[in-house]
Amino acid sequence: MQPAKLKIKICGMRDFENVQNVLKHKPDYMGFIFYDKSKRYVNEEQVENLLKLNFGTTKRVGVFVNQSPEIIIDFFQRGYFDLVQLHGEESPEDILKLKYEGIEIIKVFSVGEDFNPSILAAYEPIADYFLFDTKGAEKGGNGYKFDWNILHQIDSQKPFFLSGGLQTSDLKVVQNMELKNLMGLDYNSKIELLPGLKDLDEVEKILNN
Ligand SMILES: O=C(O)c1ccccc1NCC(=O)[C@H](O)[C@H](O)COP(=O)(O)O
Repeated sequence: MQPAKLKIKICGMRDFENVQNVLKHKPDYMGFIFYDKSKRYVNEEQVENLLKLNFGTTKRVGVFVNQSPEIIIDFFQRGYFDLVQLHGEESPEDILKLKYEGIEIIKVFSVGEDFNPSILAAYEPIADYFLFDTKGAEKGGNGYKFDWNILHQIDSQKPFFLSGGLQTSDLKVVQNMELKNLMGLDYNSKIELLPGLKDLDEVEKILNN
């Protein structure tokens, strides 16, 4: 059987023209960071402006870090994104509040030396997808990889995104690893010219593969 095509997420976007140009390559997902301590923070004015664009088949992911469910729901109802990525220590209870509003959830786990896969069990019934990122000094966008072999040991049925320092050239390596339930790859700082500004040559290489 032919393996399913990996979904591609381009994260940390905010510049109107850059978003327009990346959209020409039709990524499956585009991430916007609603976390004001990030170098890639997208403010409300920028988000409102981006509403003018036609995203076509590209789903907009709102990335939040320990934000209150009420604020996330308010932004969702304003049409700021299609699904949410929770990149902090959000509790299953808070995530359920978002599910009740019909919001699709990507729950992130930051993987370091101390990663304990038993944390996944509480989120398995409520998240739609998992995303495994590298644990580092920043909440996200650290720009380096974790040891992907740990993913072979995970006992979860959840489709997941792989993230953390991904470069264009990593696609083949990842495919050869045959990671069960891997649904997509998330690219960010390694394909940037500046924080929040993606290199269109790199985007083209990723999405034309
Ligand atoms: O990118 C950020 O600045 C960021 C800050 C705080 C929370 C999440 C953030 N990014 C979310 C992502 O999904 C990134 O793509 C992911 O962390 C991987 O980034 P990178 O290591 O730069 O490839």
